[in-house]
Amino acid sequence: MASEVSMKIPKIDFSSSPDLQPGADHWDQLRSQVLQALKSFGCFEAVYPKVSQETRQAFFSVLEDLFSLPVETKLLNTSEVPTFGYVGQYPHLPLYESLGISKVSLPDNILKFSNLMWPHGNINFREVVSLLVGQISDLEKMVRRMVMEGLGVDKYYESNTESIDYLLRMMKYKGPEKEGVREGLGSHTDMTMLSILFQNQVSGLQIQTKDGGEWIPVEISPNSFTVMAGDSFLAWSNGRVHAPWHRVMMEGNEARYSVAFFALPKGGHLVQAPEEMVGEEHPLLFKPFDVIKYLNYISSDGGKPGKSALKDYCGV
Ligand SMILES: O=C(O)CCC(=O)C(=O)O
Ligand SMILES: [Fe+2]
Repeated sequence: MASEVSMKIPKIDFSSSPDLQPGADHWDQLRSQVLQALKSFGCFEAVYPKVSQETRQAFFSVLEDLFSLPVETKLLNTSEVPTFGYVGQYPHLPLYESLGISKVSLPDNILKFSNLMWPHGNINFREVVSLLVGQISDLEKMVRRMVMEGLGVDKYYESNTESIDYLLRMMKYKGPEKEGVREGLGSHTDMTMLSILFQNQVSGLQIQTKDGGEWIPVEISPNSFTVMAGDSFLAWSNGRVHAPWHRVMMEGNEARYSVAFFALPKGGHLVQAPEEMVGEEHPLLFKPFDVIKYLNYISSDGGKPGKSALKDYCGV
């Protein structure tokens, strides 16, 4: 029977030191919390007020405008990987729509996207996205550096950073407007090193425990982000970091807007566990793989990634 008190994902507070540098007072303490959380849950709630409430609100209000655009306009947003562009109007996912901006750290790509969506561009959109991308990528870098340090392989941090592109995915889930709970997005793991997520006031994200026994609803505070590890970090750490299964379940009438900031290895780069991560007690789990090739393989297969898709693709 499910327990009465529902479980929570770990909560880690970065508010006293949002610009924390290695070696600073709180660094080591937070580093061990981060590593522990990503090993046992694959995710945690990060209290990170460096991104202000005003910025978040400005972003969610511009997202309402964005998703109100005609479908023909949203379809103009195409991409190298089909699911990085516009996704929506799927009969099996009737509540879900998303729009992505690849390599979002390049201001030119935000500009191109905003010119594609709005005939006269949208300076407000561009400003708020650039601000968010800067602030959230600081959090992503800090967390990834802490994990690598905690594993004793931070000498790879800089080169790993160079091998990553950031993808911004903006999502809208319609309320089902029917009795009961409906699937907004099916269960999956992310292909990222790390994913950083946040939402408007409507929740719906659920994370499965590592033993597969329970779905934990993610109820995070308005200053928080959900930080989650993906399959690339799992493979890179040779299984030390857990990449959790997660899904979105929707209820009621209200639409849910959410944002995912994905740290994703670049196309052409092979994700590979460093030699220090492999040994007698830790035999190599995955052969080196190119994430973009893998994602294209999954999309061309037309199916959803199965429980062992990455293992089938490049498992040792
Ligand atoms: O909407 C959310 O909170 C989660 C979205 C998600 O899991 C994804 O885009 O990979
Ligand atoms: Fe996801």
